Amino acid sequence: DTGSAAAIPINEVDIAYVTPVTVGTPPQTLMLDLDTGSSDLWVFSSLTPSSQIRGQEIYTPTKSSTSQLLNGHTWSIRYGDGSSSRGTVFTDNFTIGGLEVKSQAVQTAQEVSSSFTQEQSLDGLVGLGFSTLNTVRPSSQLTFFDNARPNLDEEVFTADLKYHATGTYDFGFIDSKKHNGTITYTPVQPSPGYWTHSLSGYSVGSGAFQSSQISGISDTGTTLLYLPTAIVTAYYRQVQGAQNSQYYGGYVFPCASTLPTFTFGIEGARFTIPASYINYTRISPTSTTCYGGLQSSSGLGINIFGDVALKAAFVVFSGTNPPRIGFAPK
Ligand SMILES: CC[C@H](C)[C@H](NC(=O)[C@@H](NC[C@H](O)[C@@H](N)CC(C)C)C(C)C)C(=O)N[C@@H](Cc1ccccc1)C(=O)OC
Repeated sequence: DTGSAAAIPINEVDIAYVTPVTVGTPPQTLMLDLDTGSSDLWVFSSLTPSSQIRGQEIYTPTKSSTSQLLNGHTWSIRYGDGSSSRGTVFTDNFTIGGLEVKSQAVQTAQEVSSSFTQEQSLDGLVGLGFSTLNTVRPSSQLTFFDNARPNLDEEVFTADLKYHATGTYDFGFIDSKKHNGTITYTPVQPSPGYWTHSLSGYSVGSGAFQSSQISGISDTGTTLLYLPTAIVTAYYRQVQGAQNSQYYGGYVFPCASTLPTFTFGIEGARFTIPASYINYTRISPTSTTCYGGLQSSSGLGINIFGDVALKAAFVVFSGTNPPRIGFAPK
C-alpha cells in the first residue's frame, strides 16, 4: 500500500503544517500536524472541555461504529515548547491520503494547554517518531507508521514541506518527481525515539564550509532550526543590527537587513536554506524588527532540525533496519 496527503501551512509564516485525515465510520475529517518529534496520535474530541475548544474540528467516538474504548488506558504529554495535553484512548479506523490503518490508537484529549486551544487550525497531532516515545499507559501504543509498515510497498515515509505553500507527505514510496538528483542517506540513532542523526557541518553565506558532526533531531513538528550557540552567533554576526534579545527570547534584526543563506551538510551533500526562510517573521504586524528562523538550542538541551531546515530538502524517513534518514535537493 501507499498513501499521499497534503502538508498545508496553517498561517502565513508556516508556523506548522496540517494534513487532512479521517477517523472512524462514517469518516470524520480532522486536520492534524504530522510530527516526527513525538509519537502520540491525539485529537481534539467530544471529551475535550468546550472551554478549551476554539474552532477546532473534534473526533466523536460515539458517532463511529468502529470505535472501541481502550479500557483503563490514559496518556499525558509535554512538548519542548511547554505545551501539553492528556486524556483517554480509543481504537478506530484511521486514514491518511488513502492509506488505512484499522484499529489505530486514537488518543482523545480531555485537557489541552492554552497554546493548543489558541491554534484553531490544528485539531491534533500524528506522532511519527519511534513508538518507544508513546505516552499511553499501562501499555504504550504504536504510531500510524508502525501500524501501516507491514502493508507498505516500502518501509518509508517522505516529507516535502514547502515555504509558504502546500507540500506533501507520502507513505510507502519515494516519488522521484518530488526531488532532483540523488538522495543522501545518513544513519539514525533510534534511541530514545526521535529521528536523531548528525549534520556533517555548515557554512554561512558564501563562507567556507565548517566540517563538524552536529547531532540533532529532524522534527517536522518544530517550526524553526535550533543549533549550537557558536554556529548561531557566527550567522548573526553577518546581519546588520542583529541582537540576541532577552525580551523576545532569541535573535532579532531589522527586517530590512540582508540575511546570508545557511548551508548544512548531510554526509558529503550540501543543502542551502534561502535567506527568506531565516527572515522568519515580524515580531508584531507593524514592527520593523524581525525574528530569526535560526535560533540557539542552548536552552533546549537538543539540536532541532525543524521546518526551516526541512523545507529546503526532500526528506526520506526510512524505517528499515537499521533506520536511516535521506535528504535530496528539490
Ligand atoms: C513524549 C514527549 C515528546 C517526545 C516531546 N517531543 C518534543 O517536545 C519534540 N517535538 C516537539 C513537537 O514537534 C512540538 N513542537 C509539536 C507542537 C505542535 C507542540 C521537541 C523535543 C523537539 C518531548 O521530548 N518532550 C519532553 C519535554 C521537553 C523536550 C525538550 C525540551 C524540554 C522539554 C519530555 O517530556 O520528554 C519526556
